[in-house]
Amino acid sequence: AECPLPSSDAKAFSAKNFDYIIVGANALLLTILLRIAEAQPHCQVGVLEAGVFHRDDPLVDTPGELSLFSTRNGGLTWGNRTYDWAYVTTPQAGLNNTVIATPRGKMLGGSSGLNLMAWTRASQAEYDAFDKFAPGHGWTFKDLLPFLKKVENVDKQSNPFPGISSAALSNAVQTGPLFAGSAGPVNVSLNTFMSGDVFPWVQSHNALGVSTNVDPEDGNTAGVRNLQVAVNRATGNRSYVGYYCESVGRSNIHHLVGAQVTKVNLVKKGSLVTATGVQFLSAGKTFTAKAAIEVVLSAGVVNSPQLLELSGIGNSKLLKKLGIQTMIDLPGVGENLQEHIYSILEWQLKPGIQTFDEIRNNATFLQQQAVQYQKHHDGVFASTDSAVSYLPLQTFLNASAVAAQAKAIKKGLPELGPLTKLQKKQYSIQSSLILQGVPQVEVIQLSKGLIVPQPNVSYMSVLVGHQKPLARGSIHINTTNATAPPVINGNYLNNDFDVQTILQGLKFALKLASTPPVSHSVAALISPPPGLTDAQLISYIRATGSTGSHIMGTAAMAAKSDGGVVNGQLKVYGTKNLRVVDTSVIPLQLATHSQHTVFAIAEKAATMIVAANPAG
Ligand SMILES: Cc1cc2nc3c(=O)[nH]c(=O)nc-3n(C[C@H](O)[C@H](O)[C@H](O)COP(=O)(O)OP(=O)(O)OC[C@H]3O[C@@H](n4cnc5c(N)ncnc54)[C@H](O)[C@@H]3O)c2cc1C
Repeated sequence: AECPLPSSDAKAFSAKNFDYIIVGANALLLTILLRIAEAQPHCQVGVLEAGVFHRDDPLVDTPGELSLFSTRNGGLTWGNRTYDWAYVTTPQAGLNNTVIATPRGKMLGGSSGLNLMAWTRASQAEYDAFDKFAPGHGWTFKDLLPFLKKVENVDKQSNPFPGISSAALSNAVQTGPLFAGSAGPVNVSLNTFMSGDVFPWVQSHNALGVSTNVDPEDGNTAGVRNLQVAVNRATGNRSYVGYYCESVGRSNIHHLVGAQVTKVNLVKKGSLVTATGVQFLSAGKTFTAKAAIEVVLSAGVVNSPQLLELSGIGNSKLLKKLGIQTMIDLPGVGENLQEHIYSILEWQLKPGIQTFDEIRNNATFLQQQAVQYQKHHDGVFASTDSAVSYLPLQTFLNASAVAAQAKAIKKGLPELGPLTKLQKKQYSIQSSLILQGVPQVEVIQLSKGLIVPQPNVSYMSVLVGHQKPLARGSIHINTTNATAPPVINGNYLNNDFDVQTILQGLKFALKLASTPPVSHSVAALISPPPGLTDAQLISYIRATGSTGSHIMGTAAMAAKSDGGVVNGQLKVYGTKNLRVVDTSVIPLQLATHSQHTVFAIAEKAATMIVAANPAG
């Protein structure tokens, strides 16, 4: 049955007495809503979302609409304010002073309704590193695994990429249930349409010593893999509002859409600050909503720090300048921004190799596929790109070069930002992750032309992304106007390590494309132009770089004395009952797409919230 539309009646919402209020209906936050409502049926839980539910909207639901955007002259949701907050950074010196688009989903389901649907985990060592920022609260891989599994329902078709022995495959089939969930609300699957350049690309990886990873969810992410996506194979749709649909029947859950929270209402009682509710805007009018037990911010990595500052929680110097009364002086708010930076490459393929470009080049194929999707919910329109590899530095550098790199990072960098203690700790961990062979670079193959595709030509594009940059940026308000965008400054590519890592990855991608068998499919390198020196390639990276929309860390879980914003229970320091549960709390960048991890964090947060308020 279809999920009903949520309410937009602000007056009725405002008149209720809530126990819990949740700000931002991102896909994962709804887990908390549901779990609290299940555990404490006598409690009233309200969630406010600035955007709306785009129900039955193919631009959100149909995977192909996004994965084909480049070939259909689109960018149909990204940058479109009906779906996207459409933020931008300040001019980034490391990227030739370009202003970088920073999309964030503005809808029920948050950025999970806008994203590329990749459904991946980080490696065991990276989750274990989480625990070092808030010891004793259960943030290791072992602790998180039940939550990672709980959120997903993995449709395990056997679609092994080349390079897997039958022994490895049968082992993975046996161990699969140890790592894959089968009852969660997010449907996870593998693509059913594979472009002609995918298998050769995987085999060229194998030829260069990068093996095929049969079960990349088991804590070891290195290698090339068939990418899991949050797509429901039965409907062929993006899977992102499962929690919402599960929760709508409950009488103690109340959703309000079209409501932008402008402030958390705080009162100082003794040494702690208590959140009593929120102020919000709906259709131009201001309302309040009261929460007796807790307020949970899940407004996302950009808006959660913004709301903290608007509410008087942040660096007192900044707040004072804007005339905001400081409720809690917490200089870490909005700092510690970490983001994946990608560089793009593109090759023209030889005639006869079928890619997503076929949709652009062949009207008959387009028509066939449209019918196929409508009737059977599969084919190109139910698909995204498949081949992704995660590569440690050891793929590009010899052991002594890797050791030298790790040592340099451990020593620290001149670019240390304001949270010196936190960064030193992070760099020390990053150094050890490098030595352990934890992937630093992601290579995504995109079977289509992205730059300037020509008619009747097929392309292979590749994104090379640095997963663990040393750069740290920030998000801060510069006005008390809650509807004005915050100032986002990533400091992207502000240091040599970040630039060199992308350079190494880019050169490896060039090598891959000239290695058989994929080299037999390639007609010509289009971008960057062939034959560039390292210095010229660096200029190319700076001129064409973009981000992965995986910003993390802007309200980090870390010790307060290090510049942390939330503790191991995700509670904001100095507050009695205000938590942040979204990508902002991740203390250190992960070499993965972020949504699966954040869903698991939300499931864990839900258990912590219920346990902390046993009477409800
Ligand atoms: C373009 C793009 C592509 C991505 N691709 C992938 C991918 O393929 N795989 C992957 O794993 N991850 C991907 N990500 C990242 C992933 O989607 C996010 O990590 C995940 O959605 C969680 O993000 P978040 O914590 O910032 O919250 P969001 O999901 O952004 O949710 C925040 C919610 O709060 C609402 N909100 C904000 N401010 C207010 C306010 N003041 N009042 C009320 N509501 C408010 C927003 O409208 C939104 O619904 C991508 C992200 C983007 C933007």
